[in-house]
This record gives sequence, C-alpha cells and structure tokens, in this order.
Amino acid sequence: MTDDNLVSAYVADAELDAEASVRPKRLDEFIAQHRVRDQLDLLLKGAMRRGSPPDHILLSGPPGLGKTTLANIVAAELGAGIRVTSGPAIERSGDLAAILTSLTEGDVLFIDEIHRIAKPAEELLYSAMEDFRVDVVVGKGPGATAIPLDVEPFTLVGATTRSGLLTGPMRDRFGFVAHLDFYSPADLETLLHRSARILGVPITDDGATEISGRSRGTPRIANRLLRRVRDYAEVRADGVVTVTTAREALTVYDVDALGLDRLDRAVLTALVDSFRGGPVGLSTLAVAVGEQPDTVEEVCEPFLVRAGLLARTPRGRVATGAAWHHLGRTPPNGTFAADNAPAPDLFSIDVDEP
Ligand SMILES: Nc1ncnc2c1ncn2[C@@H]1O[C@H](COP(=O)(O)OP(=O)(O)OP(=O)(O)O)[C@@H](O)[C@H]1O
Repeated sequence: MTDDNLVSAYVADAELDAEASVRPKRLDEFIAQHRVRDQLDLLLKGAMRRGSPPDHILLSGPPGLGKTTLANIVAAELGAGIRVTSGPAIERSGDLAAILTSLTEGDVLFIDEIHRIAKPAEELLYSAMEDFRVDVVVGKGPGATAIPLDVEPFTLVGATTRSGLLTGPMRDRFGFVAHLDFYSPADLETLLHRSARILGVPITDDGATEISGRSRGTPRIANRLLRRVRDYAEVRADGVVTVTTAREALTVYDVDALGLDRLDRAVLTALVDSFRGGPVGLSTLAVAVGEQPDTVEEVCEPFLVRAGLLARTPRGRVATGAAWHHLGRTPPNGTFAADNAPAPDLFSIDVDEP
C-alpha cells in the first residue's frame, strides 16, 4: 500500500492480516449501525429458537463498512460454519454447484460482490435458495440431462457495493436486506479506541478524534490510519497516539484534516486555481492533474461529492464554497461557489441513527 491510497476504502492484500486482528467476532462487539444490529439480533435469535436457518441475508453498502465482518458474525452467532467465496470467483454454474452440495446443515455461505456472479450460476442459486435443491446439467446438446441434487439447509449472506445491479429475482430471494451507512466521527472514535486496545496502542481521546475526522466515515480507513499513526508515534515520539502525533503523522502521509489525499486536493486546486471553480469537463480536469478521467471520476469524485466539495452539474464539474474555504481561498463573486449555500456537513446525512 502506498501513501496515495491510504484513504482508499478498498482493502489491499497486504493488510488482510492486520484487518483480521481487529475484526469484531460477535454482534455486541460490532460498533454502531444500531438498526442493522438490532434487526439481525432478532433474526438470528428467532431462527435459533425455531432450530432452523434464518432467512437469506443481503448486506449492501460502500466498501470498508463491515459487510464481511457481519457475515462472519452471523455464522459465529449461529454457531455455524462459514464458506466464503465471491461473485467474480464463480465463473461457471458447476463451480457454485460444487460449493452448494458440499455445505453441511446450517452452514453460512458468504458470497461477496454477489452482483458480479455469472448469469447461469445466479439461476442455479435461485433454486438452492428457495428449495435447497439444484439441477446440475451433465452433457451438452440434445443428450444433456439435468440431475437434481439436494442441498443442506443453509443461509446465504450476500454482500454488494452495488445493490442497484442486482436483478429483481435475486433481490426478492433475500428475506432480510440491510444497508450499511457511513459512520459518524463519534462512532469511529469508539472504534479507534477498541482497535487501539486490541493492538496495545495507547491513544488519547483527542488523538482518536483527530484520526476519526480524517477517516471518511469508514472503519477500514480509520483502522489503517491508526496503524500509520502508531508507527509514527513509536518511531518519532513516545508511542502514545495523541492529537499532535496524529496530526504530524498524517501530514507525513499527506492525509489532510478532511481525509483528502494528494490527488483529491490536486483536483480541487486545479478546479479553483486553473478554472476559477469551474464548470469544467471531466477530461479537461483529468488532464490538468495528469490522471485518467476514470481515476478522477471513480477514485476522487465520490468522496469529494459526498463531502460537499465538488458538484457535478450538466455543464461540468464545479468547486463548492466549502472547497474554496478548505483550500484557504475566498470564492470570487459570481462563481458557482459564491452563489451557492455552503455544503452540508459531511456526516449530517447518511449516518446511522443510534
Ligand atoms: N462496526 C464495526 N465495528 C468494528 N470494526 C469494524 C466495523 N465495521 C468494520 N470494521 C472493521 O473495518 C474493516 C473492514 O471491514 P469489512 O472487511 O467487514 O468491510 P466490507 O464492508 O466487507 O468491505 P469490502 O466491501 O471491501 O469487502 C475490518 O477490519 C473490520 O474489523
């Protein structure tokens, strides 16, 4: 992982072990997302009382908010085994049939990125979810035969970052659908204290506040920034994560007070300095920062828009008043930024209610 993707919500292979060490194992250790937690608690306890597997569960939401963690928690709370796979890994329906027929009674099958599952496999999944049965087709052409196979009762936990891409029939087969929201800074502070305790890192309240404010509402980023600040505190200070060590460390790593990295700031600076705040087309903006339009659109813009720093208008990208102020400038009269109300607070929307 390089400094440049320190605030990416996606996981890097190299940090999987570090993530696992702080992953909550039970529902009561899972921080925030109270509504989802309560609903899941009822679903799982109800199923256990009846002695049958719960409804299939769909978890949707942006990366790094805890979908994989919750899938593992579901299995742990049920006292069940878990099989883990992902949509892109299931290329043929035979791959899925092999997994389904090897499940034992009550197992949890976790399919990450379920919206990316191949069509024939998706159709096979329907009958497995509904009737605990699959028809495996053997042979080709007119001689092909469908062999029905039983599947032990199981619970499917599907995770998706793009629930809009799920087909209707697939969505309808989940009896429980939960959407995970971005975390408030207060929730992330609680999470940071918990992770710091597990890692044996002393952290002050203001140290946790400083890191949470730069974590883009995302637990994965909060934990990653904590690990970087811990390095700094141990090498350059007395090992304690304080507001000072957090600020100094995150300056070294180029993560600013709102959690923007170098490229995010380059985009805003180009908009403000070179195009007077816009509007400007995506490809022109991308050339100005020396990046591909896709990178600007998919890596930078989602957070800049959510943070109320950039707006996409029919005439092009524009910097909001908040962007000008964040860069320490005053928007000139007559610009989009000056004529529009300040952007909403980053966490005033989309936050899970306690
Ligand atoms: N509510 C939570 N409480 C404590 N830690 C959490 C919580 N949610 C997520 N985490 C931590 O954040 C990290 C990322 O979580 P997880 O892998 O579950 O995210 P995800 O939504 O499955 O991401 P992806 O979509 O990329 O697979 C993990 O280390 C996990 O321990």
